[in-house]
Amino acid sequence: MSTQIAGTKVAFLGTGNMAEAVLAGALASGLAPSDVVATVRRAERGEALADRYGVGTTTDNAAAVAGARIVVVGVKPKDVVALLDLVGPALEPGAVVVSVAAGLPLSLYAAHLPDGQPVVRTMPNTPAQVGAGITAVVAGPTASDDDVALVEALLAGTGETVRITEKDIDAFGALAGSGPAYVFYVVDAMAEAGVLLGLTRDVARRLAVQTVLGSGKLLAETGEHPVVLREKVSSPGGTTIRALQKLDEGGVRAAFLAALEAAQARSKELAAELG
Ligand SMILES: NC(=O)C1=CN([C@@H]2O[C@H](COP(=O)(O)OP(=O)(O)OC[C@H]3O[C@@H](n4cnc5c(N)ncnc54)[C@H](OP(=O)(O)O)[C@@H]3O)[C@@H](O)[C@H]2O)C=CC1
Ligand SMILES: O=C(O)[C@@H]1CCC=N1
Repeated sequence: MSTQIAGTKVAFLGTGNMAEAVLAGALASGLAPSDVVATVRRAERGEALADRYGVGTTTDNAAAVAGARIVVVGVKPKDVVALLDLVGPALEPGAVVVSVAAGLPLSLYAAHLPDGQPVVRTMPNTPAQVGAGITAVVAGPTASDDDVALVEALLAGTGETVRITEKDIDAFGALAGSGPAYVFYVVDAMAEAGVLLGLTRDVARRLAVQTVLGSGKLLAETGEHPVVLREKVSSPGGTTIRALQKLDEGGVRAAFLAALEAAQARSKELAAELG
């Protein structure tokens, strides 16, 4: 039988955008709100999370990890080391520490946690909030198969998971971790173009959102290559090919290649700054 998350005690330390998205997905896959403690820095954020999900909240990170089988570290990379130093002595010996941070290697976690503490490094993305995310999972050297399976069970309601090796995680983050931002950027640009053509803002945004949603669904459900689907839209001598010509002239494809390289390079810088 596959590992279930129900009945597992989970602490989310630093429950911001990404940790909230993972929390929402985990609750959808059977994690009980009463088994969750989410830590925050500001009381009003804690109240909002308690209202929205019915989970326990606190500003006390060390208290939050007591009894937790899984501890998700959701703070920004620059805040991770101080948090690990703080909570390390309070962790249950077998508790799995889950990293979501861009850049930071497993070795940094090992250096700031008790010897042998299991760590699983992940790279989620925010569509996790609606069960349509994709998360990379890297098993740390002291994480058992059961630990990794439990983390995958935590993530089951957030969408897909993919086991990868640590050498690929910066590339994964550049494509899928940051990827929703590129899509939102494109949606915004398409909507703005619709306004330029005279559509109302509401209609333009609705058209852009549904077009991206429908195109993603078409890709996923047909399994067809994006080039094939693009060609099916682009009639010879028609309207679409004129538009695509402008995107090529604007260097959009080259800009995507450079953008992902920049995101990957920034992940490596974060590791160097904090390691
Ligand atoms: N956002 C994304 O799409 C993705 C993010 N990530 C990773 O997720 C991590 C978090 O990013 P993101 O969610 O965007 O950032 P956020 O700033 O939204 O989340 C961090 C949260 O941690 C809180 N916090 C900071 N210090 C403490 C503390 N000592 N105790 C309790 N809470 C604390 C912050 O509170 P306050 O708001 O008061 O400062 C904030 O709510 C990063 O490591 C990032 O690399 C990974 C993949 C995708
Ligand atoms: O921008 C960031 O650093 C984080 C990591 C991936 C997505 N957001």
